[in-house]
Amino acid sequence: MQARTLSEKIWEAHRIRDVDTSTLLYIDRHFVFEVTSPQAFESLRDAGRQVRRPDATLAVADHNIPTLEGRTEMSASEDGQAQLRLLRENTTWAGISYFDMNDRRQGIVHVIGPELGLSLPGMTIACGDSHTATHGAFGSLAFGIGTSEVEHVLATQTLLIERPRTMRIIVEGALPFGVTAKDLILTVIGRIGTAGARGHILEFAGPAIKAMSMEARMTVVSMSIEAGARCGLVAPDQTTLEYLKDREYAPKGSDWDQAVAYWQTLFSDDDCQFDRELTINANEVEPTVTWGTSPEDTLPISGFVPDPADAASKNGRDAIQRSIDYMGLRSGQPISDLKIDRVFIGSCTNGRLEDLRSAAEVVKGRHVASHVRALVVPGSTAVKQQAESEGLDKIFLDAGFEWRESGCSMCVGLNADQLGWGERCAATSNRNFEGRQGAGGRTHLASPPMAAAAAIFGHFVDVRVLK
Ligand SMILES: CC(C)[C@H](C(=O)O)[C@@H](O)C(=O)O
Ligand code: SF4
Repeated sequence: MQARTLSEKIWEAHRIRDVDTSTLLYIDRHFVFEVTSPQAFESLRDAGRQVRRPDATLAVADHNIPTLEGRTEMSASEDGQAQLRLLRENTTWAGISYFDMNDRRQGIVHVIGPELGLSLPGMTIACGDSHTATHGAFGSLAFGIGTSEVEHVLATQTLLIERPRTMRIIVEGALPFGVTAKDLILTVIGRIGTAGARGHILEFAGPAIKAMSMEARMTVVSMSIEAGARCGLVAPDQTTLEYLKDREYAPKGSDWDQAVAYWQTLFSDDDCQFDRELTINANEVEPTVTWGTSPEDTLPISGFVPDPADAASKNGRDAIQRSIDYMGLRSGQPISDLKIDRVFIGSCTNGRLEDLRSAAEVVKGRHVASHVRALVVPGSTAVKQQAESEGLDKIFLDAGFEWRESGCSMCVGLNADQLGWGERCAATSNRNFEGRQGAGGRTHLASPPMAAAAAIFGHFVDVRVLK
């Protein structure tokens, strides 16, 4: 048989038929949440249709829920309340399992899918959210879709999708001490740009990826979307199996054995062809932060705010100037000099247990700078509980951090957790667009240890000199 890439194997296994340049794919798992589903359910009902496979669909409240203790639907914003009520009503109508904000299985959809063993190798997964790619860390094809496609998946359990091209990034070497998966993916995006993987399924491979935990792989893959990729993935291996074994919804007994036998066929064949390939050396990656308003605006911690004059084109000069103005910076300023007002540790990119552990390691025995307000928002209720059982909450609280209930929170500011106008935030999330964390807010993306260190010192510091 012809050599195939991992994504081609999964694609073929789910292909119902080709329609021009697109393919109708069967979808194994569909996740829905409050923001992008109300309209989809409404038009479904208007058309007199049912949900095709409620058993393969799962709903969770995550984006706009409050994060203060004792939260209820009524404590969400007005829009939030309506969306949460609709999600509750729609899932009851359709017979879909719904994890509401106080369910023990609740969390950011891209945290709980993997955590509960709902996102498995070889699957096709869809969700009305761009960071759905995250689930690809398990060797699945996970598509972020729009609301009209949510309706299509609800109605048919299929997705009509343009056949993407394939790209592979091989990460050679090993991440140096103090450098994380977040620094790697920020460096990749800094190098290839936010359009660097546009229209491609992006596979990450190589020794540095193999050496990563599942949580670190999820960090990398979640941000493949910021490089423009249609989705991202990593071939399943022993690390994947160990993570999934005995998870609540993972297959058990002989089903597990059968699944593992199939999963072991899921890799890119030796002599397969990718449309594009790129090699990155992990040894060269440094702690990295963003300075501007696009995830490609990255700098090593030793870097300086760029000068528009150095850009090759007028568009480039204008873009840098605009970012500098919005972010309140000066060209040539050391990135480590910026005064940080707020710190956000959380999100589907960096809100997992290992992220909280690595931040707590930096925070332990230290105190948040007096002018900084810092927030930790665990990616799921299970992450929160596990962190508490390890005493991480105490480390953060003793240091002056706020310790919240799980949700998307200040990653996107759809609830009350927002930056004030002009406030500068070190955030472990994935997007630094203008106003992303609240109108006029200024976001610098960083790893959990780097964000934690920024909270302590009130400006960015190189975590490597702290340890
Ligand atoms: C609200 C939702 C549709 C959005 C997305 O699609 O990604 C959000 O999760 C984000 O990260 O910007
Ligand atoms: S944590 Fe942020 S990036 Fe992830 S799904 Fe929520 S809003 Fe989107």
